[in-house]
Amino acid sequence: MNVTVLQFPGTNCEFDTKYAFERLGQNVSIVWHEEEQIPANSDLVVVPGGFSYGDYLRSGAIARFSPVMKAVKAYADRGGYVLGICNGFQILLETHLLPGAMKRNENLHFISKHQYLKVENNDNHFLRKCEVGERLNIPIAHAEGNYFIEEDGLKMLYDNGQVLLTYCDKDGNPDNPNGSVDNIAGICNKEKNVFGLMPHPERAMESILGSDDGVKMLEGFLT
Ligand SMILES: NC(=O)CC[C@H](N)C(=O)O
Repeated sequence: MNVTVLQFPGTNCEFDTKYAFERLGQNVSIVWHEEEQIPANSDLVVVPGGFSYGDYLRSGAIARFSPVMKAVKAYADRGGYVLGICNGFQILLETHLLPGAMKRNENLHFISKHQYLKVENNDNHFLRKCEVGERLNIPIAHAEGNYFIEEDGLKMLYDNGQVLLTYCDKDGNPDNPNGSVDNIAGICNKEKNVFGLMPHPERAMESILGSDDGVKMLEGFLT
């Protein structure tokens, strides 16, 4: 599988993401945001985490205008798989490839810690290796992770099975580190080929580093 990882000024998770997919035996290329094309053989485009354009205005608000995002939009419109992790999720929201918006964390602090997530839906390419109700231990690290969507949009997310991951505690009870609507940590688009989540599966690839629960998440994309 050929994985394309984007890189913007301020991205800082591109090499972790590359490492994670290479560990799973995949070919990875990093593509600078000024490129107008993505490699024609891409099987998955990952918009990685970081602080694109220093998070000025709003996280992802400037990166959405990078030339490469036009190519990503065209690729997604053709049904290509796209995964946005943390700042990547923020960029996909700003690009309107995913519905909703991100606000500052409710406590206005940057939060960096391990967080349990509950799998809400595995009827999609991303989480197909996980069980519904399964708990995953995945790090979070963000200041703008307070996911918001208005009531009608939220209903549509549920109706279409687009709510993929919610925050929970170690016993599986609802948790909410950042104020997100309905504890939402990850969603997909209606067509189920564009995915976004605030937690970092690429930082949970080895149990010696705290968790390897990210492996089965990223493995969902393997063909
Ligand atoms: N880890 C990241 O991708 C950081 C996300 C984002 N820039 C924030 O702080 O909200």
